[in-house]
Amino acid sequence: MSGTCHTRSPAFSRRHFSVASPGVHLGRRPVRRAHLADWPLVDGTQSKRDLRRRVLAARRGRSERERAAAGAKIRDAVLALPATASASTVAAYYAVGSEPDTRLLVAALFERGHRVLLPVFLDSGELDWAAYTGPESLAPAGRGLVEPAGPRLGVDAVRGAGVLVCPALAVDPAGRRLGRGAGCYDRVLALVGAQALSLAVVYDDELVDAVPVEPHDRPVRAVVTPGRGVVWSTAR
Ligand SMILES: Nc1nc2c(c(=O)[nH]1)N(C=O)[C@@H](CNc1ccc(C(=O)N[C@@H](CCC(=O)O)C(=O)O)cc1)CN2
Ligand SMILES: Nc1ncnc2c1ncn2[C@@H]1O[C@H](COP(=O)(O)OP(=O)(O)OP(=O)(O)O)[C@@H](O)[C@H]1O
Repeated sequence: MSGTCHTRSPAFSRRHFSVASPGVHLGRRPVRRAHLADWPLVDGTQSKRDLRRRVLAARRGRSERERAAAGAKIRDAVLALPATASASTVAAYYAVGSEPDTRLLVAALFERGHRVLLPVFLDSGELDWAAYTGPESLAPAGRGLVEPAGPRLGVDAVRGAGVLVCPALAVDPAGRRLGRGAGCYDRVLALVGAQALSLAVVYDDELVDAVPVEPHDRPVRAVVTPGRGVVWSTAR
């Protein structure tokens, strides 16, 4: 977990990724929109900032239909995990904009009886936590976020979660994740340690060969993508 260069894992070579290369046709339909894979393969020398920009640009090209379909797949994959079934508390996030959709997952977890914690972004860069208790427990917050409006449970409340569902812009096979750049989830992952099953949710083509890392970065134990379901970290 130090340095910025990583060799590629043969087990996760590009042919395993359900992405289209430039000029490649999926079935009989030409691939039209700009895609993450239209750029050179991501490697460890690329800066986090460049990678964030590329991922966000690709996300802007995704349709509502793709997002809705992804949300259902993500929900099903996380709900089917034995670790989720046995977790009384699950910490998740409430997706906004073009993020891989976790809204169906949040609702389904709550309906199945789990205690669901969602983050509240603090100016310090830390995350506080509050419970999701149905759609009426949410309110628009700053920075385009939707957050739980109920009682704040404190930064440490996440330590009680058996499963931690993290947002990410990119993840690699060893679980190294790129976030929005505030370090929020590096802090949370450091706080929860190995006691929670940490999952990063990304679109299929955001599971890349290598994510640039810095010493403070904390890996996740698995990745969830709409097309591949749960992919366990090679470093687990
Ligand atoms: N849905 C969701 N909730 C989440 C996160 C997330 O990634 N997704 N977070 C993950 O850490 C935390 C919030 N982290 C954030 C980190 C940085 C910025 C930020 O810099 N916002 C820019 C605007 C960028 C934009 O519009 O995309 C700003 O405020 O200027 C916002 C939230 C907690 N809640
Ligand atoms: N455990 C920590 N305690 C305090 N600050 C931290 C910690 N981890 C990371 N940071 C700070 O957060 C900054 C941003 O980190 P980084 O760019 O890796 O964020 P990220 O992983 O992309 O975002 P996030 O974790 O919010 O999803 C770092 O420069 C660092 O100063």
